[in-house]
Amino acid sequence: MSKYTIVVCDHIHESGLKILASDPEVELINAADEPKDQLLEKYIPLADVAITRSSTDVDEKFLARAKKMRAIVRAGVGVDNVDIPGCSKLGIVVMNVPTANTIAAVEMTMAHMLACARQFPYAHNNLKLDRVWRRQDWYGTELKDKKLGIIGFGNIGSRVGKRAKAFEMDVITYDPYIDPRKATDLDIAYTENFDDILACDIITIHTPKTEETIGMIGKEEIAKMKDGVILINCARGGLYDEEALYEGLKSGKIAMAGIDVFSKEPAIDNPLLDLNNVTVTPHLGANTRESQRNIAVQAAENAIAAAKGIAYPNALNLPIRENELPEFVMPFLELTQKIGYMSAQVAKSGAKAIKVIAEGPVSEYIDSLTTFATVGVMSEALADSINYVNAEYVAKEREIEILKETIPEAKGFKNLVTVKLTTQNGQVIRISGTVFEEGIQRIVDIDGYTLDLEPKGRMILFKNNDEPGVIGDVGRIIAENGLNIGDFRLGRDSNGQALAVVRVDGEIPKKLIDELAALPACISVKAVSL
Ligand SMILES: NC(=O)C1=CN([C@@H]2O[C@H](COP(=O)(O)OP(=O)(O)OC[C@H]3O[C@@H](n4cnc5c(N)ncnc54)[C@H](O)[C@@H]3O)[C@@H](O)[C@H]2O)C=CC1
Ligand SMILES: O=C(O)C(=O)COP(=O)(O)O
Repeated sequence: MSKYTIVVCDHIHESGLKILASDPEVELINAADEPKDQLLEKYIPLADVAITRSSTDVDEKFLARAKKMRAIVRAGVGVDNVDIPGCSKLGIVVMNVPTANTIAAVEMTMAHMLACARQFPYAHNNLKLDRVWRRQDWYGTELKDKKLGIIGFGNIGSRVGKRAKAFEMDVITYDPYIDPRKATDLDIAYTENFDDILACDIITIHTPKTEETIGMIGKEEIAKMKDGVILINCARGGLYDEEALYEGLKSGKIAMAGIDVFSKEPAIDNPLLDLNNVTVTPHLGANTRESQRNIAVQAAENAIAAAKGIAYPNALNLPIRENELPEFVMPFLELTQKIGYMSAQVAKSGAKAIKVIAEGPVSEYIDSLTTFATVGVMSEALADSINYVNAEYVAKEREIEILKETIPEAKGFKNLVTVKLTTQNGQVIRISGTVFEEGIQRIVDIDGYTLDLEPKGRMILFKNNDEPGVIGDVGRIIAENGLNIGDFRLGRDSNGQALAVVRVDGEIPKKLIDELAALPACISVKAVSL
């Protein structure tokens, strides 16, 4: 039995390693202690799935080696060092473990806040290293009644807010992407005016690192702050412009800064380390035993599920999040993929354009439907190398036009999905389907022929001039080729033509197709397998 190779790129807790090592279908390579060039050269090419932390950049160099990779599990929250579009192009699913280290990071933030307020490491060193007992040198400041500004009120920011309230601080947050009630329900003020944050006594940031948040606090913002402000960053290096931060600390404008993260890590040469008014830690926000144990277990379990293709929990670049979809949508997605696949088998020619038309409430999910249709169409030619992650990119690369139309009020069926495939040679195939209340999938129209067809199994699509005796001939030829007919559906149009869809029990030989094509009434004959 060939095994799935899971490469662990950074140190994770042994609880996760144990899970990986004990799965009989998994070959574990723990490369956490390998130099990064060795990791890339020797182990990444072998990996079906990689587990990473912030010390491994998933960049161009990494991806160039990821020849058989199908998923990356970031054992933590931040994915700013993962090239997600690059992964998507290669069909690699990117997953993170979003909440297992929340408390660790929250408590680290509080630790820095208190350490800054009381200059804790400096007083500590003065006594311990210098053996000096001068209490008059160490007047701190209290958190009580101070105004705390929180930038980013997600999992970590909101919990920092709760804890700050317990310290009787006056808390305000800036996060344009939340419902303000998330803050106000906790008796925390919400502002849309960033200057309100800059006016605080202490400021802490808890946003992801994105184009929008890099350098969110720079020279100008620091100039607007109170003299003697305290700044905390336990989120990502670079959210506070490090040069401006250095200048602010040096001049005394900023009294203290508590910094866990740096724009370049390891940060042993960072100029901030030369200052006497910073508390620094080497990116330890997530480093509690509890957090690392939980993360490692989740990362290992999710990596195994992804390697086996069972599930992709917390996937960041899949077009759907299954657990967020209403129940009725999933069968439509499956059906749309089948219709796409069927269209491509009927076409037997490269796609030029794929258009998805969704009618009824399901039209709200047009983007996901389109992805599934695209996967269906392209899997005819590309088999396993096409998936939900890279479908859009591969279509773009092949200059296939992807079109969408939504009709919120359906006329006939409650919901109807149609895939219209235009081929390079101008042929157009149009197939529609629906899902009935009981979850039953049906193809209801092929190129204008009304049918009631279960999208399953091996089928012969036989288009003919509607004349007597044809059905008998078709049945006879199929029987002569040793195949049983499981189902026979007929659609007729007003131009004297008919479409028969015959489901057969075994493989459809080419000889059978040739014999059917030779019947005088035959217009076209295609074999389809779903
Ligand atoms: N030091 C460490 O070891 C750790 C650091 N982190 C960092 O902390 C960050 C936050 O983590 P979580 O709270 O779990 O993430 P989250 O996704 O729950 O919260 C992030 C919040 O930032 C907000 N946000 C995004 N852009 C914003 C903007 N321009 N202005 C204001 N708010 C904005 C979002 O709306 C969201 O509410 C992570 O992205 C990661 O970089 C996380 C864990 C450990
Ligand atoms: O989860 C995060 O975003 C973190 O910053 C923690 O990073 P780490 O796993 O400790 O390298």
